[in-house]
Amino acid sequence: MLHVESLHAGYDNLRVLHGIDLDVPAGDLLAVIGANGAGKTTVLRAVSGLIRPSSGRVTVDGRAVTGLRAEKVAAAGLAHVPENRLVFPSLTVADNLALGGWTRRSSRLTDDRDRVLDLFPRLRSRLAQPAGTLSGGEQQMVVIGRGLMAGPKVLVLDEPSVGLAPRLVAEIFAALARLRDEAGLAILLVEQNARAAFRVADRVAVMDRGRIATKGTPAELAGDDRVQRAYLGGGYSESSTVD
Ligand SMILES: Nc1ncnc2c1ncn2[C@@H]1O[C@H](COP(=O)(O)OP(=O)(O)OP(=O)(O)O)[C@@H](O)[C@H]1O
Repeated sequence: MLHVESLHAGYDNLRVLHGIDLDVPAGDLLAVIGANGAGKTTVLRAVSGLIRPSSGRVTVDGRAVTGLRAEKVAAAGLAHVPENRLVFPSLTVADNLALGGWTRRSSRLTDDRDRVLDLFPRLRSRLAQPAGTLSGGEQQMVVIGRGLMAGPKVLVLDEPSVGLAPRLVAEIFAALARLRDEAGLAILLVEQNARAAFRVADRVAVMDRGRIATKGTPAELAGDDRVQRAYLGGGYSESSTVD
């Protein structure tokens, strides 16, 4: 569903990505982890059209979107949830969600919103509340919900867990698992919280200085001593429950 091949990108004279290859089929969640500055956010920006790749290829549902502007990539079926959790603070939760569906036929909006509220039930009682008064976790739910209102096939998220309590991280990641399993979305998740990412991901890619250093299933990578030490703090196993 999302296919990225030999992607090179950067900023002005700074070359950040040196040939990234990723594939995310429908109904699959790929987590990208890596040190600060490895280029994780840059991958998402280059995929979603916020920056223009210098070379490589990106397709969404078989359509080439390489180098297209973000609106065009969104129209091809990709929703990007950036890391800064930006809601429109003075607009209500309902209006924030509606803005995500502005390109959709109005007859679908009610159904789309119901699906978002089913996924994040705590937003239901807060529909009339200004989004700026929500907790950080609730704002993250609004931003993800806004992305979903466009009816995407591919969802890319940049560090949705930052600054959230473990219980909220679990709630948000459970919602991502449902979107993958029930709606069949292809999900590309950039995460600092490697332990949480390992628990939800089907596959994990580890980035290092603009390249994919290694990738595999969480079980495979958890068996790699370097990955355990650098990203999982040691002692991680699939049955670990503590963040
Ligand atoms: N707008 C920008 N202009 C110039 N350089 C940038 C810009 N954004 C990021 N960079 C640089 O690109 C490199 C990769 O940054 P990026 O944000 O992709 O890394 P990251 O892996 O997401 O890091 P983090 O985990 O800290 O968010 C860094 O060296 C960063 O300083």
